[in-house]
Amino acid sequence: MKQVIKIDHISKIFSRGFFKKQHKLVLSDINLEISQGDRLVIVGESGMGKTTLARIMANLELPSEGEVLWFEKNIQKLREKEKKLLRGKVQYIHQDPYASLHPAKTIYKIIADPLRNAQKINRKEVYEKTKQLLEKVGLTPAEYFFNKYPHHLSGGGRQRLAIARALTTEPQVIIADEPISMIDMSLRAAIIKLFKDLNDLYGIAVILVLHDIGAAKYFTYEKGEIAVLYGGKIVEKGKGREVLTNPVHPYTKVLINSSPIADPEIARNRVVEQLRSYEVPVRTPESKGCPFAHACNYYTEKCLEEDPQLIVIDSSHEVACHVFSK
Ligand SMILES: Nc1ncnc2c1ncn2[C@@H]1O[C@H](COP(=O)(O)OP(=O)(O)OP(=O)(O)O)[C@@H](O)[C@H]1O
Repeated sequence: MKQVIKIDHISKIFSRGFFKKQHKLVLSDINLEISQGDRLVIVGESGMGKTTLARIMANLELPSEGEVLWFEKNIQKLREKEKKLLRGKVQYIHQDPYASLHPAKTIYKIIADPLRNAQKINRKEVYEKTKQLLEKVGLTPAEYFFNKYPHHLSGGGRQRLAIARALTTEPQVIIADEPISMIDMSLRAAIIKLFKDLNDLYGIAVILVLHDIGAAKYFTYEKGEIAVLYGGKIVEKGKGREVLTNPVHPYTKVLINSSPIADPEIARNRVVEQLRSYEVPVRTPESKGCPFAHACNYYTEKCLEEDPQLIVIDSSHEVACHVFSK
């Protein structure tokens, strides 16, 4: 399948403080490849660098090192005209759909305006396409919503609208940052299902940033990959089903075992490993060793000294751990 996004040895350093002399390493040597029709979940807890990575993929943030390729072209080296042509092909959906939707525009205008900008179509076609897009995302019957405003919708409805707006440019890739974190529990599965449908029915590559393991599982169990982020590094990567049923990295295991379980009987009998620390590591470009070493119960001297690289342990499974990736 055709490659749509490639992240090649990306690192990101944020500088702050007096004369910007304090450097924080937020992402470290990340490599990812997404092809047409792929599904990918970037999972990890708060502060691990998920949003920064998603924004770099969407060209909303520049990496400090490394290259971002869209459709096999280095986006930093593209001319403005070429960039403009590709921009609509990669769509980014924000965590908070309400903040990204114009509150004073009707739902019709929110979809029709970008449609008019993206495609050279007449008024009747704009009307028809607006209707189709709203129906595609489950806002049906579309005409019922035309004259309403974003505040008339539930959180789930607003996220559907944000997705419909992203579809106006006929994207080949959608990157959504925590698309369900601001939505009621009962509506979350339906939004993930919508992303699955966009992937299955229209071949759109979908990259979701999630901290909810249950949602990550639902999205990638039959198809798709998971990249587990800890301290700005990918510590485990592979097919969703494989990583979630046979996790190898101690952080992935803790992440999976700490996720809520609906069945109280299973939840009561579950043993959740306690970490040595729950602090999010602050890394600098000078930091040594594995970012997880300060929290890990299995760390060795080597873990404090050397940063482990991702090692292929199975055909579709990679782990960065000195102790367990053998
Ligand atoms: N513009 C910025 N300037 C300085 N530090 C930043 C900036 N953006 C993010 N950071 C820091 O980078 C680290 C990773 O942030 P990021 O938002 O990417 O993580 P995350 O995994 O998405 O977490 P969350 O789910 O809480 O958003 C955090 O420590 C954050 O404070």
